[in-house]
Amino acid sequence: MVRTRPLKVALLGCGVVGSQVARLMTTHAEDLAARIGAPLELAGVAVRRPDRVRAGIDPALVTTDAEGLVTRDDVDVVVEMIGGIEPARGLIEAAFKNGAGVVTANKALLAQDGPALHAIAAEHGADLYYEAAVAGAIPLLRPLRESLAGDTVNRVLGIVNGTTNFILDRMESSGAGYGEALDEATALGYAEADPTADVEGFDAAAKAAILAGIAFHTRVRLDDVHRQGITEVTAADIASARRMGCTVKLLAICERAGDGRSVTARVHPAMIPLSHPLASVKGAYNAVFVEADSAGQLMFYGPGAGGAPTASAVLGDLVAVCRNKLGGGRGPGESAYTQLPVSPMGDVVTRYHISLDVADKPGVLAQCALVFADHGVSIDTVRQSGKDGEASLVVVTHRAPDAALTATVAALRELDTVHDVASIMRVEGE
Ligand SMILES: NC(=O)C1=CN([C@@H]2O[C@H](COP(=O)(O)OP(=O)(O)OC[C@H]3O[C@@H](n4cnc5c(N)ncnc54)[C@H](O)[C@@H]3O)[C@@H](O)[C@H]2O)C=CC1
Ligand SMILES: N[C@@H](CC=O)C(=O)O
Ligand code: NA
Repeated sequence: MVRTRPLKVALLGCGVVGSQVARLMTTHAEDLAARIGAPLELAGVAVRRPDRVRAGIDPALVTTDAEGLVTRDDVDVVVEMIGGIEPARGLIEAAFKNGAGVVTANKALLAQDGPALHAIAAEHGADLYYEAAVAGAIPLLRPLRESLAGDTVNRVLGIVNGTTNFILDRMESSGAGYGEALDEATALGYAEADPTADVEGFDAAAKAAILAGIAFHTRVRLDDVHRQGITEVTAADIASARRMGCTVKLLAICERAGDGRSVTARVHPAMIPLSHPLASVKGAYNAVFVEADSAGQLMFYGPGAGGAPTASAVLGDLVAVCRNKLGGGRGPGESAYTQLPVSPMGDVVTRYHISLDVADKPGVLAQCALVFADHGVSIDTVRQSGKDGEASLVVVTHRAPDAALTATVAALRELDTVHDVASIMRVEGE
């Protein structure tokens, strides 16, 4: 039975995602009411630019006073779609203190202040849901938090940023330039307000921190995540990957390390074989593998960015928070009881693909090979091609600690015969 008194929703921000949340709340009103057991009503929409025409939104609901909106007595749920740290954080805190549940897609804020926000939510008996914050429309956080709560997750690996996947895909499939592909991703609503967050890997690192925290029941801060974006990936890297039967993807990898006594979290471009399922993830799609003791390997795949797909995840959370409100309970809070330390990147065991420009003379190959051997790094393959008295040397290593690989590259740079270390990329997924 649907009760007649509506649950009131304050929407903060009406941009790419917020406008889709408002639209779906209207067009799906009857179904949402039936699923929740009470109708939803927009209490107000806080915006920065009130003069803008917003199709389907009653102008009487539009306000620039977000603070006033979230502290209204009649607001049951606050949907924060502004992004960034402030004023989003202050508004969410005010909502909790007012007894409202919160739905947000704000990974930057959660990666920085998740534990504090969870604590305030718990203190006030309020819900904090954020499925849209990681991998857009894909149900991922709730499966980790709820469906896998009885299992032990050992690894989470995947593509969690739509913008960078879109750019790399365009560069590879249509030969588009980096800037052109980024402009296209921005126009399609995939990129963050400041796309540096996407291309420098901050967005994926924030998502990795959130994922690692939930998967391993611990706390991982943004600063704990090794981060490298895609700004240095060149067309030559992509072509070299192709020659090896690989493609280049920006990956987020969170793993248990040291016999399960610590964790690692990293975001960086990597070459993966074309036969790997992640290689066929195109455009702004995301895909995440979760490996757990009993469940084995699970794969989550779907749209990772964009207004309507992201709004789908937001609406799902909104329904959950409203159901909890009506039932008088709250959803799961933070689970960080394991308190596992985060190991440095140097401890991660990985493979490297290294392109060197070297002098084309006898003994150079042996000299370079010795540097690898001196650092305990075993070589898998070497490809050499000559050009104008110089040779291009492409070395792919076997698995070795990242610290050993970093030291190897530093020592190679010291050799007079090595003119340039043209590119270094990790190899994953084999
Ligand atoms: N666009 C996407 O594909 C996805 C976005 N997200 C997250 O969703 C959130 C919103 O992202 P978008 O909608 O893409 O951003 P957007 O930039 O399109 O929308 C944000 C809106 O908030 C408004 N705003 C800024 N300050 C405000 C204030 N003080 N009061 C009221 N409104 C204010 C801006 O004018 C803008 O219209 C961010 O946290 C983002 O990281 C998450 C997943 C996917
Ligand atoms: N900018 C983000 C949006 C979704 O989280 C991305 O491109 O993935
Ligand atoms: Na999601």
